[in-house]
Amino acid sequence: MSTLDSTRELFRRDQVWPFLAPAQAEVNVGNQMILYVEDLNLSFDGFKALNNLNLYINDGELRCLIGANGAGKTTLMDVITGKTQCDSGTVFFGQNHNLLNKDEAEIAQLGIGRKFQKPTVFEEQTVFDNLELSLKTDKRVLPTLFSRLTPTQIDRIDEVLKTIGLAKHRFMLAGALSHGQKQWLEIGMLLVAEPRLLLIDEPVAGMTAQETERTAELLTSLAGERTVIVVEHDMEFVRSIARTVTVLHQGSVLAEGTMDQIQSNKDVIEVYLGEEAAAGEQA
Ligand SMILES: Nc1ncnc2c1ncn2[C@@H]1O[C@H](COP(=O)(O)OP(=O)(O)OP(=O)(O)O)[C@@H](O)[C@H]1O
Repeated sequence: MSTLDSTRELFRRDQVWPFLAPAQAEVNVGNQMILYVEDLNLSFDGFKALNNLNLYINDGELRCLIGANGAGKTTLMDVITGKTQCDSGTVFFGQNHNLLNKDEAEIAQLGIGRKFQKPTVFEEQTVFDNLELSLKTDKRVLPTLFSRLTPTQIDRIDEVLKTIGLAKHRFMLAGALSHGQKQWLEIGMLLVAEPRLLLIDEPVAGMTAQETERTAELLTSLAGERTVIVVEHDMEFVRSIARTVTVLHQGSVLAEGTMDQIQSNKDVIEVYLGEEAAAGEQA
């Protein structure tokens, strides 16, 4: 065995020094709830982007968040993931993690993964390499330099490749994938880190009908073991995946329920018809 290989063996932390492997955070979901958002407020120059917002998400749920442009969906995701600080309120991950006193990296480390609308895969790398790069690893210089994938990590990547339907494309450059496949790869890049909660922003924008259908299957399959929150404007897609839909309006929850309940809700109809009328007047 070469010196480099022996040094690599030494740095295979999960086998040699298990205590150095990043600990999986305990999330207390004793009462079935994984995310609590209470009385959340955030103003930008006096404009209330979040206005006494309350949201409760059950562990393993697939929740869809809808709302017109400017309703506060992205701002809410930004606060949950530590990208933006709120003015007041409470955000807890399980009963034991106060997210408001954590930064973005700490929140990600707790097991909250976020996917933005635009795919940001490494186009010059293969599908497999993209997943490898996203594995939860020690970022210190020496372990990174000498680390090599362990059999467990390779199995994990293989499992994710199957889940996202890209097993046959593992050696393909990510840049050569279709738009939909890139979106799935990026979801896979979150999955290798084994998140408890996934926040996914407009996953089907720009997808073909077939890709949209496949994405619906993928997201549905991810829920249960994990919790998934999807922000989406495509109502047909929302109907195809959602059990519970939350409608945001002017920084607050306007309505919550099944898609049928939402579509027959008077307040929702008023807001959406109002938007349509305003758009019609502008046209
Ligand atoms: N950094 C900021 N500075 C000033 N205003 C902001 C900032 N971020 C968001 N806003 C405002 O807060 C409101 C909520 O925006 P947000 O992006 O959360 O809405 P959204 O529901 O995600 O809309 P969309 O569906 O268009 O993405 C909007 O009126 C937006 O202009």
